[in-house]
Amino acid sequence: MSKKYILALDQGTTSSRAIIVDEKGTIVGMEQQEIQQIFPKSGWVEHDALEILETQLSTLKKVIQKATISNVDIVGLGITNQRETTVIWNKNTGKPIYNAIVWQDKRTVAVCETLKKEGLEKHIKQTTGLVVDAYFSGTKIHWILENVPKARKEADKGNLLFGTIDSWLLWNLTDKKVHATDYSNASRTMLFDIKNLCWDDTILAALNIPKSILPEVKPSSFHFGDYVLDGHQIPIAGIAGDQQAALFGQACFKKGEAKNTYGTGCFLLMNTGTELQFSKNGLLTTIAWGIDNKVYYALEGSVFVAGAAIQWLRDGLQIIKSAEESEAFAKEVKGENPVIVVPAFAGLGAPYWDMYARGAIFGLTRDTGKNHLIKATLQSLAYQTKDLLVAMQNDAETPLTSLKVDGGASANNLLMQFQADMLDVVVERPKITETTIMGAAYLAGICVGLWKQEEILSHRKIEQEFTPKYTSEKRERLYKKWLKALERSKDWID
Ligand SMILES: Nc1ncnc2c1ncn2[C@@H]1O[C@H](COP(=O)(O)OP(=O)(O)O)[C@@H](O)[C@H]1O
Ligand SMILES: O=P(O)(O)OC[C@H](O)CO
Repeated sequence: MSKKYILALDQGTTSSRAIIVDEKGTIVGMEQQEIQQIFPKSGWVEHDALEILETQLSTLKKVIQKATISNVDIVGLGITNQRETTVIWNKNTGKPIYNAIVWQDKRTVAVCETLKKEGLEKHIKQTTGLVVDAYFSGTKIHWILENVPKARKEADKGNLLFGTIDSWLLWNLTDKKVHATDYSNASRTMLFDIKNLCWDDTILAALNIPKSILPEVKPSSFHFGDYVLDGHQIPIAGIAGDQQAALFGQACFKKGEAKNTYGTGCFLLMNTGTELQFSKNGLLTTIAWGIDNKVYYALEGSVFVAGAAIQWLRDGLQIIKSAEESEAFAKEVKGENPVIVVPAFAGLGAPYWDMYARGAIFGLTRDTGKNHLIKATLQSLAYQTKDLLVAMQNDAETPLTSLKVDGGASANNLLMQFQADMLDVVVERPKITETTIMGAAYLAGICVGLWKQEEILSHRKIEQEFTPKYTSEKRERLYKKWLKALERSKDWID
């Protein structure tokens, strides 16, 4: 009997990836292609939606070719994606009418202020679980419709479609042009009622967004449509936003289980079960996934700049040649680091939500060198995560005893040890840190009957545990310094 495989795609902020997973949950092939970052103005971040599609299709084809498997053995396809990033395209031509506006883009700050002035903050929080911020798709859609020539007219004629990256890929991959998304992605638009599972008319009216452009919303483990490859139909059977997919991939199936992903940004998510729970401490409430006719929720802390700060050391300051190198330089600083870097390059996300904060460096003296700066930048990832965990512990009923980690920067041992020291919890790094794309593979595999959800727990293996070593006096002293620095970076630009 021939083997069965799942194909999964991860369209991330910096790259498009594709993997093939076998029945045992082993990755047997992986392809990755970087995508171009476009910065047309200060605070603006865009991607070319056609490049996203091309790189994703090319990784998909290459991974199948290299794994030397037959298309007919691929029984399902899962998609995960950078969330909130907004594409609007013309359904007749299939062409985007503007570049994709990326989640990090801050051009819609003024629209957010208007929503607040109109008194919509409370309604938005209670309906969507989110805070009013330029981060989410809603104000980005509004911007495109208001600013791209003829966009409003075309939308009124019913010619335009909106999608987060999953919907853009799904529409293009399916012959029947399926226009849909899943609950986890919809919950990041700031337009979706996460309790009643429908688009919210009040917010749509406030942002002047016609319902006709929005996708249908489905569970995350669901047969969305088929991708036809050389005559063979592959069911697209799983879709989830990347952070929720990572929560699934880390098998955080029980209430109270949490993971932190160290990628471009940093995203701490805790499964809160099937009951809606709102944060009193600046975290977001979001949909984790929809499966088996149930919707699961999560509390989320989102930090905008994490691994991106390491990229800044590499590409901006050019004081390291690769992200990996940061560890060796940081190790050269013996003892406590007097320098603190607050990488609020795009304002501050959770739990502060300050769109006006900007990056800052503190504690410089005549003998400060590049190693101090590198170590401080790495440490800023751990401090920002501590801010999230403090907020989450204050919201949650049960304290967290361990943290599951993944994402590019989780490979950094110095950072992981400092993280355990600062949090005073054990940090658990799994063998497979590709949990995001595995989450998408699992959602698809479960839908097509290849796996049962419980089986996934046995796929997960720990590679290394980092145990806290600091005294509480040291931990508190360092954290206090961080909070002092943070305060001074807030409310910086006008
Ligand atoms: N060894 C490392 N130490 C610190 N940061 C790292 C290391 N390896 C990768 N990174 C950072 O991790 C990020 C890439 O992680 P990844 O999970 O691929 O991100 P994304 O999914 O957001 O594209 C980059 O921003 C990079 O700077
Ligand atoms: O593509 P990533 O991994 O940086 O994730 C981006 C997040 O989904 C933004 O909310």
